[in-house]
Amino acid sequence: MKSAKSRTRLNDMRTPSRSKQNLYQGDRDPVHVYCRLRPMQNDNDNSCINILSPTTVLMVPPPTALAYRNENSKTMKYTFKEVFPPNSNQQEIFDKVAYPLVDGLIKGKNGLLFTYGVTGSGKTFTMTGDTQNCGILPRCLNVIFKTINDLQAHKYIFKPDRMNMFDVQTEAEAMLERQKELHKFRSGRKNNSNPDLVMSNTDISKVDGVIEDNQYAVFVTYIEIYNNSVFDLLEEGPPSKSLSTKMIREDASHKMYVHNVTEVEIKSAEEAFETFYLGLKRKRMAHTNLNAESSRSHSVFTIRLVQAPVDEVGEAVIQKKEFITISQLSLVDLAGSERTNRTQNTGDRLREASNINKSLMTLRTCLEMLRENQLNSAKNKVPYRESRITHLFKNFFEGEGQVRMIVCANPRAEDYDETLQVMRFAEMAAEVEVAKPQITDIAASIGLMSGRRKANRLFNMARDKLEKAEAKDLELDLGLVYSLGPDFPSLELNSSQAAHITKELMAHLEMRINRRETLRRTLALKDEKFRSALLELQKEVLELRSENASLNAQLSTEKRRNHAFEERLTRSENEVINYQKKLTEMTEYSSSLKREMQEKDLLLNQNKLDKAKQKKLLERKYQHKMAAEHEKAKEIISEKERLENANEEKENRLRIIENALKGEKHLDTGAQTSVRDFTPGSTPRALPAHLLSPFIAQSKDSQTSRSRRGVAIANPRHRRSLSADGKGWVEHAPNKLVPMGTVMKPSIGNSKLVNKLTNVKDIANTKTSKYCLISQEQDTDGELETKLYKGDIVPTCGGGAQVIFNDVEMLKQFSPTNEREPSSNRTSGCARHSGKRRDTGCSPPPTPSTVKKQRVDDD
Ligand SMILES: Nc1ncnc2c1ncn2[C@@H]1O[C@H](COP(=O)(O)OP(=O)(O)OP(=O)(O)O)[C@@H](O)[C@H]1O
Repeated sequence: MKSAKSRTRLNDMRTPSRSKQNLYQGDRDPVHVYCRLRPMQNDNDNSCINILSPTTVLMVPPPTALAYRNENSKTMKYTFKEVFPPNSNQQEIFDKVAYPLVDGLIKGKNGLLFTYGVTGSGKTFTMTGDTQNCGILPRCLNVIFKTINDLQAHKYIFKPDRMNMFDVQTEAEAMLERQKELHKFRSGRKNNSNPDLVMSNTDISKVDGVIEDNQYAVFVTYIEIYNNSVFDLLEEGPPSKSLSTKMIREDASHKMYVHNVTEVEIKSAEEAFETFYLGLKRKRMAHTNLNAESSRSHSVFTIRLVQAPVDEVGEAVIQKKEFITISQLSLVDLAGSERTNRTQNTGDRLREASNINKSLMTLRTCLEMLRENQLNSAKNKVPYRESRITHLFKNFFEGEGQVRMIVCANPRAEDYDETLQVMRFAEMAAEVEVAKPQITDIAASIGLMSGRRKANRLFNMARDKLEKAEAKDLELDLGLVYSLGPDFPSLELNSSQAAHITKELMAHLEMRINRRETLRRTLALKDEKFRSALLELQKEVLELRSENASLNAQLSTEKRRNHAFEERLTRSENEVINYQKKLTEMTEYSSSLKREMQEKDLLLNQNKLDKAKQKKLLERKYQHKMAAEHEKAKEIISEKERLENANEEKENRLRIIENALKGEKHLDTGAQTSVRDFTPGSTPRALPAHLLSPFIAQSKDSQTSRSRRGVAIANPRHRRSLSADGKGWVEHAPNKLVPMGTVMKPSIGNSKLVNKLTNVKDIANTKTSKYCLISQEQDTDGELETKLYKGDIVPTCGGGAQVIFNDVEMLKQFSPTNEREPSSNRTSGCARHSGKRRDTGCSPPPTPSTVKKQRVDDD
């Protein structure tokens, strides 16, 4: 019923007619409402919003709109803190709307920023932005971290107490927690950052007036309100895990908070984006599970800045919970408002839409009631609890911080009816006032002087410098930090305590004067010391300068020498390069020559092989030919011998006949030889000498003709009959003879074989008259050579004997298959051998082992 009533009131709302004079009094601040128009998607779309001034827009109802019929096509004017035209950029929006909130946050004030509008009007774009145009949220984070960068407390110095407050931990406790976290990170945490949102450092401005004597820490929470339930988007666990609902509770100081929400301490803007994207992932995953859309929920990203003063030394945070200041900036992307009948939603979608509309309606009602209460000083109960979103931000509306709202509007005609509702709501919201937050300077309230941190830093720097080796000789007085003492006591004089305060003040001033005197004296002393030290130092500087000059001169000579060396080195290197080139060329040339040689060797070997083959072929052919020739020659010789014999026989017969005929004439000769006594081939020794004479003549002729034919004539002395002529022989063979096994082996019948001639009687006796020395040795070709040295034994007058050598027989054996060339000697031996074969009439075939006998006359 209440909602329906408020809706009626809202619909009746018009352009503010009330004077704003009674609003915005000193300690109150209105809700600042801005309007951002998004660009039209299509050029053909009709716009229903005209910008009249930087703060005013005119809504012109299109004929298709419901309002056109109901309100007689009235144009409506709406005024805002500022209107941002469609071409305004993200930086502009941030500077005008969000920057003051960030500034307030740093200074300890709370802030709340809503984006409100019809679906698709640019709320998320304004709040988050995209990769090219980052929105308010990333810009806020960048500015916060740029401002407090050097003033951040170590992680876990401030720790959420789960009841919307913070505890201060000691450095040791914080370190322990950091180590635990390090271990947790090592066991695997995924990176969810979107680096595209990290702005370049130069684009980020800094907030002025930050309290340098405080230490700061940033904590973020990210929640979603969907179907009037609160979900923690930073809840521990895998993204696929379904989110649990959270309760909204009131803390000890009556501030609303989400109980048990995950609050993450962030140390950099990048870390904050990482956390934000982790939440965004969770949100998408949760919506997929619920089959919902992100625009159907309100999302709240809250940045809490915790600050506390450092102690009087400027070293660590004061360990007192009550000295902590917590400020909070909540960035709320509201769900898109829309009329359910236009979208014709049913089922879950209808439930979502009604929940959205209900929560937005509650927001409207709350603001309306607040406005009424403020205007009429009434005490109507504001229904914050009717919706989670109003419940959560109750404190803001009751004076806990600055509230800003950006109304996003799509100027296209189709959205007119919804946009009109948004504009009316915005107009009403702008009339609500919230109390200005009061900031107390805690440090001042506890009597701490400003500049502690800086003094501490400078003191530490000075100490570090003094601890260096070169400052060892200086006199150190690190125990004393000069100061004129505590701040002045209260100067307010009131009647009752005036005397006491004056007394106190005098004592204080006297103490200060004394202290100043002491300080002056110390200063003068130190000044004196410092001057003398300075003089010393100047002297040293002069000495060092002259030393430096001489060193510089040395350096330049060294440089010149180096230069010369470098040049030589370069030349040598060039030479080396040239030699290397030559060497390479030579190596290449030699390897090409080697290749050529190898090729030639191959050719040569090939030729040799070919020649050897040809030679073998020729030899075989030659042997065949020779064998054939031999056969032929043998046949010719035997034919010739046969013919000669036949001829001789005929001649003999003819001679016999002739002699017979002659004998008949000379009967006195008496001696008759029968023709039958003669047998062909036999020597006609039985014939009478006169009959034999022609034969002898013939024989002589025949011998002549044979010698003419080159047949060797045996020396009668050398004949075998002579060599074994039955006279007494001494056969002297010093070594054991190698059996020759040939027919030519000399055989001496009546001989005495001796191995050693030791006894003279072996030779000097009446039975022996011949001496033969047999020796066997290898010739240079390795063939067996047997020599027989023969001689006559002649008795001497003293009773001894002498041997007169008169014949040498040499027997040589060689193999015709022996590859070595036979010596010329052997060749001649062969010729004689063949002649001998003819001479003896014995023509043995060539055998592998042929025996030759050669006679050498010693005379
Ligand atoms: N000022 C703008 N300039 C350029 N593009 C914009 C602007 N405003 C919105 N857009 C674009 O319009 C589309 C819808 O915007 P967005 O998602 O921010 O709407 P929304 O109001 O958040 O919608 P919902 O309520 O459904 O979440 C986005 O693609 C966004 O990039």
